[in-house]
Amino acid sequence: MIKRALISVSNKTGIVEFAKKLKELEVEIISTGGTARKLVENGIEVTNVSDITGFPECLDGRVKTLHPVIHGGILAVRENENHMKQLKELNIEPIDLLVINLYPFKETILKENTSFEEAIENIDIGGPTMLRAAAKNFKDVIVVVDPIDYEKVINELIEKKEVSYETRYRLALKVFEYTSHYDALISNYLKDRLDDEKFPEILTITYEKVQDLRYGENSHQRAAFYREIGKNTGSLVNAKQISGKELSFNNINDANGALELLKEFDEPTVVAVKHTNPCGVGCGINIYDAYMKAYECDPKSIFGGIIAANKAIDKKTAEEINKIFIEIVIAPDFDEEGLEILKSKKNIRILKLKDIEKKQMKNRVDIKKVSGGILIQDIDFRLYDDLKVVTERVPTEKEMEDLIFAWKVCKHVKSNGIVLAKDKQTVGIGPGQVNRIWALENSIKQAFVDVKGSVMASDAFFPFSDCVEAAAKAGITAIIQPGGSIRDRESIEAADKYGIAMIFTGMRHFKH
Ligand SMILES: NC(=O)c1ncn([C@@H]2O[C@H](COP(=O)(O)O)[C@@H](O)[C@H]2O)c1NC=O
Repeated sequence: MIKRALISVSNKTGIVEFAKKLKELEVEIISTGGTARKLVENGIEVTNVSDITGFPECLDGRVKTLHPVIHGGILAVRENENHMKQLKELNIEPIDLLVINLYPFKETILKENTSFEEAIENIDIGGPTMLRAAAKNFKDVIVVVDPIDYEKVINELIEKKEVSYETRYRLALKVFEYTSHYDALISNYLKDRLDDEKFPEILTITYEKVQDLRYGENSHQRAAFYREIGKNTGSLVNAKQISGKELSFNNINDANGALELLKEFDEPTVVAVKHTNPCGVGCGINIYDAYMKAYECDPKSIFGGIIAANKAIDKKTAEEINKIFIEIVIAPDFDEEGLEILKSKKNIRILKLKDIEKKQMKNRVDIKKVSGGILIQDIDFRLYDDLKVVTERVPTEKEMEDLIFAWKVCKHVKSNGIVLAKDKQTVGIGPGQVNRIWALENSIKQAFVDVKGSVMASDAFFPFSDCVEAAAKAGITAIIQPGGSIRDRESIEAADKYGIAMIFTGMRHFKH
């Protein structure tokens, strides 16, 4: 049975009840300033840590438990006769249970207007030092870092008079997860204040679990969803689910794709996504108009897809959406009747995301997992370098509007990607082909809306003039593409031959 416990907690949830139970088991409790006061106020007898160290807590709490009497009591290996002999000689009593949680660094940096000094002061030093010591010596010391574990520990102590090896092991593991998470938050906070530290020699990233998922991309793959630490403005992790089944792995991935594209637009816009590719996008005078444009682009593929809207969904739009099977609808709001209509279908997942239009924070990066490592890059924030007309004919104002619209959509289509658009509606989308001409042919062949008179965006330059030739044949009147091929001249000449207006953006948008 354990004899002595040291309790020093910032989050005091459940600590009084836990300490009371320890007292019933005749455990002596040592504690630090604020924790000791809380326990004493609740009638629990404690020994102040300064009475053990013979040293006052000092430097505004920067030094409280950092003392050999404490660390010796935690780190001594009980089976090691020499260690135990030294404890006796040095008049150090073993500590058998350590209950610590740390200064609230995360909560501090997430608060509005936290000063740098305040953040630094909330870096816990004594806590992690003790936690790590106890976790290293987990065979002899039980270490509890998470209030969730109080119940399990006390139950084992009551039932078995001991805490099992397995529980000690898991508690120790949790400590190292917590302390490394804590340190990663600190290093990321410091790194974010510098502009040149985005790709450091050692990359420490840390996430917190949002939820376990039923399965991954396929039903035989296990999966979970983790969130970044931060405000995550405009991100799916902040969306409130109003109705429908739990989100799946693919739902989250696809919805994320829909949101990223939606953020390119300010006017009423609806994006329909299937398997992370847009299958219909529309900008309209209102959200109904925008939805109809997105829907009519491809009434086939939208089935079972995801719809993201940047303005509230009204009754009329909800009625249209309900005519087909949709997995998810995400919007900043829903009017009362619109919501009731959507909710009448049990399976549809309805998500409300207040700050849906807000783009990600400047410092964030894009990460891709590859076997044996990760690739990390800036997020593709920008749209184009400059717009340069390269043909004899200059695009009309309307063509220009549609070219920019198509370009924005194309940025979010898997490469090789082609987008055809007319009247701020996608007319045909050709995603993810292994060559550019197939992407164009697919976008033309599968179009439900008349391609004639539409404009075309290509995510990367044309290696040959074949795409311009095919575009002319289909009645496409203007093209937007990055330019930069050694055969640009051929494409420009072909465009001039057919009276097509073409602009170069100087920036490509591969998406793999
Ligand atoms: N400096 C130390 O020696 C020290 N020892 C323990 N702490 C922390 O002090 C906090 C508890 O303080 P209090 O009991 O005064 O409310 C805990 O989060 C604990 O992790 C310390 N504080 C920070 O470093």
